[in-house]
Amino acid sequence: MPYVMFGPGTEKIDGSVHKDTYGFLTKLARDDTTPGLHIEPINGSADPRTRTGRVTKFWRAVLVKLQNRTGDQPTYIFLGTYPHDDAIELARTTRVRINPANGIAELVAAQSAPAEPAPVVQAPTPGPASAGPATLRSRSYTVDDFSALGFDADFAAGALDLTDEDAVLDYADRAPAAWQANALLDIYTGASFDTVRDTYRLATPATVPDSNDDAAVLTALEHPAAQMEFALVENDEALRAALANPNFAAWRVFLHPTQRELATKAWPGTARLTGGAGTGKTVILLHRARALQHRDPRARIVLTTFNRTLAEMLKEQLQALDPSIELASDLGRPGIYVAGVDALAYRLLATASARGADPGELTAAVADVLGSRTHQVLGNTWPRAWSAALESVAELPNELRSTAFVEAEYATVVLPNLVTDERGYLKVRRAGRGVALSRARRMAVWSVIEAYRASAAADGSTDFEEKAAVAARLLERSPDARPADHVLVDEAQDLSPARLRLLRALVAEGPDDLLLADDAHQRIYGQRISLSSVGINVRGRRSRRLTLNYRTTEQNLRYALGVLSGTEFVDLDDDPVDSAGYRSARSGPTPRTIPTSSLTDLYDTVGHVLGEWLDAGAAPGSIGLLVPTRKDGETLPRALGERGRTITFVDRDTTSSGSPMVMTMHRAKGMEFAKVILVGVGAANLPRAYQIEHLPEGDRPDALQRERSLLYVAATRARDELVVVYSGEPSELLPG
Ligand SMILES: Nc1ncnc2c1ncn2[C@@H]1O[C@H](COP(=O)(O)OP(=O)(O)OP(=O)(O)O)[C@@H](O)[C@H]1O
Repeated sequence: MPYVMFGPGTEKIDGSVHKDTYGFLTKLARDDTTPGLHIEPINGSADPRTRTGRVTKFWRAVLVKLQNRTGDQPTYIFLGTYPHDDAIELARTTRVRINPANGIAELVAAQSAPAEPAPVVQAPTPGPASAGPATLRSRSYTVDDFSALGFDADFAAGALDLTDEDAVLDYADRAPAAWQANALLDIYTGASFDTVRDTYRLATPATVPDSNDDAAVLTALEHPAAQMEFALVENDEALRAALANPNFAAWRVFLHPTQRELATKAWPGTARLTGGAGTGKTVILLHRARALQHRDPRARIVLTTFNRTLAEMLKEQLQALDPSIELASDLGRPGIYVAGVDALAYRLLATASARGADPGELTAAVADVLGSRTHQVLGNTWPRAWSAALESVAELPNELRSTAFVEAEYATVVLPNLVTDERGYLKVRRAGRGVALSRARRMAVWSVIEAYRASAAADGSTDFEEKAAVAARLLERSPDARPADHVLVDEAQDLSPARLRLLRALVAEGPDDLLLADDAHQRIYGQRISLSSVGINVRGRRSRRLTLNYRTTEQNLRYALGVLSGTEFVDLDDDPVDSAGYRSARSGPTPRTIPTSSLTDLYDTVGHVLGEWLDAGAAPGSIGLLVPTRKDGETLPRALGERGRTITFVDRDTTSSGSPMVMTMHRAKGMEFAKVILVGVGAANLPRAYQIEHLPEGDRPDALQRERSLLYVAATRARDELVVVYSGEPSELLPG
């Protein structure tokens, strides 16, 4: 059977012809001699290997036919579906060649039969030095420098005098090959030629490549830089998935060489991916899960994240990425097991508690973590338990009388250090906690914890922190029972010490054991912690930082980074986090900030922006309205309903219904929308005063930083357009 490869043009196929294109390609992949396909060469074409094929009466597919060295089955590179005449013109003028400077397969446009490379257009000589914007020419780059890397000389010449990043972004759209667009942007934003050479594997081939040799072209198509725009479609399911969603097709098949490397690389031990919002961390984890399964179909792979909603999204994306992926039937079975961290803990405890299981190990693990009590741990501690415990201890000073404070103390000090009695708590190191505690205060805090534990023990219940801690202990005590060979973790910045310890314990230390993806700027839950304190050691060069944002436009990205400016962030390795170097490969409108005079005015404005977008043809389900609190989210559908706009409030138990979605900024974590309105970002609403004011003084700066991160998370959900609406004074967190 012939092979089908997607090339540039695939992602631009007109929606009306998706179905027919799918039908055409399916038939082609089975048998290219099927009657009705009309695979035909073009008279006088620049490359004798181009073909057109009949999709419908009006539409034609453009293809390049390459003969494999072994066997007689050809590979067809599919370059998109076009109206008849456009297709003929494209097939007539397109040529596939191997770039002599770097061995990458690429498409070149030619006006006539096999043309020589385009002549080098010498750019004008620079004028007198001025203090103007830094162009590539003013930084002493020449066309020859770029040509030596394999850049098209005309393209490079046109880039030398561009004066800002926006202009480079727009210009990069015209690049003759995807790697050239990306590499140009890298160089403009400061990457050295050596870095670019490394990133895109630009090495001069040992011998002059022969572009007429089909087998050589097929090899050159496997170059990681060529794979940014050419990808072999492995089966019918993959074909269907790729064509079903043009956005999806873009990343499904075309990984950046750095992403490809990180998805397939063998790591000698625990590794970390860090990077700002939208830098493709999740995409790498998904591809890595798949690559690990390809490497060993019997491997037990756990793909996990902060909560159930995000885990469901991961599962859907994984199945869309490759419908042939084997999901594991249970934790500890071969295949990919996708679940939130708390679900993993519950699963382990439920198995250990099941009738017939030896309760000895569980009893011991519970005792290690919670002191001696019943090993009944599956029930959930009631939500008001901390408040009740606080009320029961009269000697606690008022400033410590906060559920958030004792919960944090419990999660970051007591549970990870396996403190089970007052003596232990009086001695334990409270590294990283904002509030210092005297001995008397420690004793009072311990009384609260004791009261909390006593009531839960009587109920046979635990909270989620405790479940994670007990499950981790269970595995630490029985290393042979570890249920995974590889663990991949998304949103790691939001995981508490107990949860990270559990993830560490799921898999034995060794090659490819644990890969964590995190972004310190997006920590919106929990406290700052360090990985080494929970036994996770990421050594040497096993931490990689991603800086290219695939989601948001450059304009939205700059706006979101403005939210972070002026504050210092520290990551899971206790290192300062830098937001410099983040960039986007897309350009779009500048975010709009709209002040309003009252709540009524605010609702009118939101309704108006929504109407503007919908009237311009935006898909309703691609619009997100993000609000600071659940109450705001519940109110908004009614307020907009009165203005003739239907929107749906989405929370844990409800999903979207095709209309614009309103949700809390917390709920929007990990999601993305084409257009986003941040609704109600006034001084009275964000930072949320109630999240900060009741905390002891020492814990407030961290809480304020989480509010800042929340706004950053929300602003980075927008792919194309971002609008911020508030009434009264603007939030202090908004960029100035
Ligand atoms: N190589 C690529 N080409 C095109 N799009 C890509 C590529 N890699 C990722 N994307 C897209 O960029 C968007 C962001 O990717 P992803 O969700 O993996 O980022 P992230 O770093 O996990 O983001 P966040 O931290 O905000 O959750 C997604 O829409 C994804 O499909």
